[in-house]
Amino acid sequence: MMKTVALEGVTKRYGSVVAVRDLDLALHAGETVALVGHNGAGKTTQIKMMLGLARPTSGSVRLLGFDPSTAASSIRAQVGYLPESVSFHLALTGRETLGFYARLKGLDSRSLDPALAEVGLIGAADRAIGTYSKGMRQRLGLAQALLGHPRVLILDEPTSGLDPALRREFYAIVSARASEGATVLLASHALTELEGRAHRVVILNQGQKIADGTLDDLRSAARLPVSVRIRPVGRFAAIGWRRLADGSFETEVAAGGKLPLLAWLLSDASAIADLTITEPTLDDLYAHFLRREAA
Ligand SMILES: Nc1ncnc2c1ncn2[C@@H]1O[C@H](COP(=O)(O)OP(=O)(O)OP(=O)(O)O)[C@@H](O)[C@H]1O
Repeated sequence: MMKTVALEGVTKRYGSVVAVRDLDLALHAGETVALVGHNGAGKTTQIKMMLGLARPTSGSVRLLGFDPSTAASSIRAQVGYLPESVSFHLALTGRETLGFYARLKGLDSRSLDPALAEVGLIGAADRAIGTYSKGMRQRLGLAQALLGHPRVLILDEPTSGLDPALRREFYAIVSARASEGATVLLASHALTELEGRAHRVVILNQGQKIADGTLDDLRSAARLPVSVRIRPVGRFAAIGWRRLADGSFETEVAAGGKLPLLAWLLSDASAIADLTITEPTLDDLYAHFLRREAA
């Protein structure tokens, strides 16, 4: 996979505050990476360095092989960026606003309709943004980031304030771009919705990377227990199982004990009406890595 963004040994200080500390991170074409961390963990600082809006105090940042703070505008135009809070001029229409961004990127007005159509705003393109709902404004923000088919898409808290249907649409658009080969970086606090949507998860804490891998990688590194729930056909009595209000039973088993437990349960499958296995969620993993760091 081709590397599109690379940070090597990057530290960024603001006076005595170390916002990012000795960070190595590589992003590749076609990959969707979730960047997660508490408020103040260093996500925005990292994004600013990728965009060339801030320079590292030490270390190197490369965007498509160039230093983003000095690269030609044609290189910087290869990045689409949706900031955490987008504000537009309310008296301008969606099309006028997008036209402004297109000119900044050196694109002509033929790029507007495809971007408006991609986010479902063609019908409202000639209305003033002051009449748009929050979801429509967010979609316009996304259209602005998608303009010109950038090779890298950086989206900061992109779905905050969107309803579940709009979130699904949003991720469908972004995932189509990743399938076409774009690198997608999603900075977010909304961990649950990133499951199954990001190929890789990077967890930041106090400016440092404390985990980086697929959800499966993080699960095997964390070795958190798996929860197993069964609904027995008749009577069920076994040590270490909790009886729940609905008559089902639940237990936690260490990651390595899951298959032996299932083999034991299924040795008499007729005694079980239903079985559910719940793997640790991204929320659980995030909490685990932060606890481990604090310890
Ligand atoms: N321009 C600046 N001057 C001084 N300190 C700064 C500046 N920008 C960021 N910081 C500090 O650097 C640290 C990292 O901030 P950053 O905004 O990168 O975190 P974040 O993970 O994006 O947080 P959030 O989720 O709240 O947006 C914080 O302690 C912040 O106060």
